[in-house]
Amino acid sequence: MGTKKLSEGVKSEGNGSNDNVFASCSFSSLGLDSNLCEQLRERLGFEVPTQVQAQAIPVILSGRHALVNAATGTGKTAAYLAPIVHHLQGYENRIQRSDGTFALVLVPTRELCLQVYEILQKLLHRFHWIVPGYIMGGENRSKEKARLRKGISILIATPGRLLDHLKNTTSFLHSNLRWIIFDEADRILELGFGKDIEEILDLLGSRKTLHDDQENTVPRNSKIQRQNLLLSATLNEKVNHLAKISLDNPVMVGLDVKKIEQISTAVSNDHSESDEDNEDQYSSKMPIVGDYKVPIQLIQRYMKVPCGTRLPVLLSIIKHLFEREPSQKVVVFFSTCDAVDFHYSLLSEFQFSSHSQTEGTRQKFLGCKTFRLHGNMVQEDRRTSFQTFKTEKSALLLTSDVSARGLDFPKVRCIIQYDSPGEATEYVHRVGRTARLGEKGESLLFLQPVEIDYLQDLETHGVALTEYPVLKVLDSFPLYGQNHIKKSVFLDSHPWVLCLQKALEAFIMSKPEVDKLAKKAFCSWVRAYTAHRGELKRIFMIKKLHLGHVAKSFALKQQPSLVGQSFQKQEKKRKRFEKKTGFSKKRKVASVRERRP
Ligand SMILES: Nc1ncnc2c1ncn2[C@@H]1O[C@H](COP(=O)(O)OP(=O)(O)OP(=O)(O)O)[C@@H](O)[C@H]1O
Repeated sequence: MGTKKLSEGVKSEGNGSNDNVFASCSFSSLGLDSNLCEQLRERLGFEVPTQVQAQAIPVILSGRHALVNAATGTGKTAAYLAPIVHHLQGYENRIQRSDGTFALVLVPTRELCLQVYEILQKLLHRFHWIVPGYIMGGENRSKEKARLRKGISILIATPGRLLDHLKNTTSFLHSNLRWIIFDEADRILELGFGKDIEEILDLLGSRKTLHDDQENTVPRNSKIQRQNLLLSATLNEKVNHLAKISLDNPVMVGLDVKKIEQISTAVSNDHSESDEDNEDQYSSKMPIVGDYKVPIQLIQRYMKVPCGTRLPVLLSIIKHLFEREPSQKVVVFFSTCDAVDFHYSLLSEFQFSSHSQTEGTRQKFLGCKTFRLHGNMVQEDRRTSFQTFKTEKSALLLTSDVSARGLDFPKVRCIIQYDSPGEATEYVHRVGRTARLGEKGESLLFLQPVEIDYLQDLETHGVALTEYPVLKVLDSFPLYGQNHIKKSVFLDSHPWVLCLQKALEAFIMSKPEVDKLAKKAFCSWVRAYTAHRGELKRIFMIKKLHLGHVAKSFALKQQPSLVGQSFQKQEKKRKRFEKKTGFSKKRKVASVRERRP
């Protein structure tokens, strides 16, 4: 596979200030139609292109296949949508609905599907004959079938639902398909959709055989030249095989020379033609070292928190953030959907008085609006949370990794990773929900003392964190009416932490439904913790943890053995379910954290 680096005429990647996020050129100078440039300005408020747009748009306009790598929040979505709209609106014979689908955008989650669709709708405002549409899990299949029958010119889809329609919706016309875009390509593969993607490429006639030496990937039975694009802030070795089977002589945009060489070598050494166990084809045979691009203005910090004090520390930090700046948005990431549900219900109801138990009125510990978002919620609630949090000016979102990729929530100031993310890629995407497009932002990573080696793992990807002064924040809370409480150098003997933990445990005991959620969350948390893969297994070892302290972090007083029994039951049930449904190896790992991405 040949590669070419595009560097002419464009400045290097930004240093975080707005000056370096944006390029010193106009959209029209990149070759985009003037009406489209007006749409970008009027409907989206885009006056000038970002750096990645300035690099990628000319490449995509030229018809070349491309791999596009740029930091989170730098405008990759418009970088691929604008050239497609440019071409489609310019066809001499106006395209019609009956021509079917011309462009297909594959995304890993439903929320991202909706987000890309909304941007596309705005871009197409003046081009009413180009019809945007989406299909995704959780939606009504028959309605989708009807829309596909009528014709969708640019279709955004999640892989599972797309495959379903490709196999079962005969009226879905895609013989005119020209573009296939994999947005967050690495995540689609991580979620275990590798086989689905290959089947999709086969059904669309867009899969190259590994002997193919054609100049361009031309679909069988068609004269239309295909153009495929892979995009992510963390393009790594996982996309090698996908790049090999879907891209032809691609241009690498935004990848540094070292990575280009590594990816090219890895791809040309990839002789895995067999379909027998193609899950392995997406795993890291040749780890690609090199830095992930994190917005440079992002302040990244970690705090070392003993397991048994995690919950009061989390609540105190959130309280501190909203007291410091009442009008802001904060996102907290958890490893499982059950953990999101438990913390959501706890935070929504928990009342506290820092004065002695008899005096003082109890009030809600956190006054901010709180939302939750995860893959096991019913679709309608999912959609409402996503849309409402987007428009709120001040709010807290408790979420799983379903929000880690691509979601563009305006004005998020702080990302808290309460449960560590696992692979460095996920760290990068989670923190990427703040500090977007040159804006300021900070991130806080909770680590237990036994997990501290995770910092080294992040460092190998060029991600360096400094320590957060957590004790100083805890010392600032008034206790028993005194402004200055007796300080402690240890979190687990800090008076504020002890007092809050006691109140949390009493609260849980008084609320059977929250207690039930806490036990459930404990079980899934342990399961997720044991599901860490590869090198990370060495850092996140359940054996190193005291399960009594883990229980404490869910405000549970019960001995873990009591909770452990229901865990065993759930484990058996899960194994039976996986045996019956034939869940794949990779999906199994994803399913511990999320069932329906
Ligand atoms: N040229 C531009 N001018 C002003 N704002 C822009 C421009 N391009 C994109 N944006 C805005 O920047 C934000 C980030 O864009 P986008 O979501 O496409 O980033 P991304 O690179 O895809 O991020 P991620 O890697 O997290 O998916 C969005 O709010 C978008 O509206």
